[in-house]
Amino acid sequence: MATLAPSPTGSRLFGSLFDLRRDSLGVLLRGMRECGDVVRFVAGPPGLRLTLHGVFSAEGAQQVLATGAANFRKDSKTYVEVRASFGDGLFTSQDDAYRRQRRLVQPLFTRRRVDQYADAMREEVSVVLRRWRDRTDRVVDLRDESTGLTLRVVARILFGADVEEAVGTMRDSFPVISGSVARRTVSPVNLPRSWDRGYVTAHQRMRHLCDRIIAERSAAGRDEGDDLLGLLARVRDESGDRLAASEVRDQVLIFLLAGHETTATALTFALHLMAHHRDVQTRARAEVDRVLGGRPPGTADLDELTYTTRVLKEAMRLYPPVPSIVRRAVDESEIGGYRIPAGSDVFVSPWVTHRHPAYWADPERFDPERFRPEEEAARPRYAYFPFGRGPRACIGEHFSMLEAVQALAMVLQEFELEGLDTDVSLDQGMTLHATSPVRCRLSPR
Ligand code: HEM
Repeated sequence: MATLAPSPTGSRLFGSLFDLRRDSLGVLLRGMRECGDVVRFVAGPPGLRLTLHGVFSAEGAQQVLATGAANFRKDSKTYVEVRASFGDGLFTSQDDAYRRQRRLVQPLFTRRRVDQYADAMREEVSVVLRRWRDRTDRVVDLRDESTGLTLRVVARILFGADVEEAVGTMRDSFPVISGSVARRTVSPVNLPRSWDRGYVTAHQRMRHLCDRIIAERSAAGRDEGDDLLGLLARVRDESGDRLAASEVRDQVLIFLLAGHETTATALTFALHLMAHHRDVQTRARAEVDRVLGGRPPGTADLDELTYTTRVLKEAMRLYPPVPSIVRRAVDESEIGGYRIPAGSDVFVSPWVTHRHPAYWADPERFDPERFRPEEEAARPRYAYFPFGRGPRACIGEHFSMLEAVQALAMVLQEFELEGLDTDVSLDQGMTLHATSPVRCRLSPR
């Protein structure tokens, strides 16, 4: 019988509880350095202990996300919390309900379909750049700017015209809900959600917003709209099956959740890293100028903007927007020679695996060349998985790559960036995000 995985040193009584609260990202990396590829993190006093198994090798990630996916389900404490806040849409549902939703929603995320959103994405980037041009101080916080942009893009693509209120509500509500989900996930005991007034208000505002937009749409007979909400309301499969109104609402919530802070983090750090690595910035700009010759980017240019895409991929290696992906083991299993008891929460971690010395030389160094095709081919597939992998991989990958590469190209066309903040604090809420400003100075070209 295999043994249980080792645990990092922590408080004798509370395990890694306080470390996880204070510096969860640091704790994970220290866990791998101290204990290896499978680590048993325990948090909380005896009797109330929370146990989380971290799996950090590429083979382990593959087992949890793909080959053993039937045993590692979205029943973990994290997913219970996400489900309670964001409903049972594509991100959270399982089994028949999931298969049905994926079948219905997938056609709305084909490359051809998503490419139709490129114009709207570019228009929103143009609005941001116009505002940047008008600034007298020329200093912007990339974190705020990227979050505003990606929220406007996803809201516009979902709701068409009804964007302003959606953006305001989500900007206020999302951090409160996300923070609550993240705290409750690593807490051995939780008070009822209804006791948290801030959470309840934010949650009600977010759900009311979606319900109201959907209801107003159907009342006005505007279900025909070409935005994502209109498509979701109309979509049918061959047998005539369609999403119920509550399922449409849950997808909307999930797209708002999954589709904005993730892309915002990717964009923030790609710009931040280029702002601090002027050689990379110069090379990416030269590519943009060569490929686009001063015109706006389009979907056909994506495959030509190879270096710009590598910059984005490398930014997501160092700052993966989803730093950990959690599952619950149904049956006892073995990973990397260690026993994983039935019922354990198990997570794989782009944050850790993307820095694993077995796959990445000098892992903390920013180097887009790691994503040259020959380098990518030489690495195990599961050494890099910012969008997850396996049967539950991200449906929005092309959406966010299209949005982010276009945005990067348009920024580079107009501005030189100089990074002002070297020490950026990070937090792993529901997604990885900066908790301190990420400022840069802009010089028009
Ligand atoms: C840089 C941007 C993004 C990153 C890094 C990202 C990352 C991820 C990851 C890691 C997963 C897998 C979660 C798991 O296995 O538990 C996932 C799933 C998902 N993502 Fe994304 N995502 C991004 C953008 C988007 C966008 C723009 C949308 C939609 C507009 C989206 C919608 C979804 C959905 C619906 C799922 C669940 C898919 C399924 O289970 O079938 N994501 N994403």
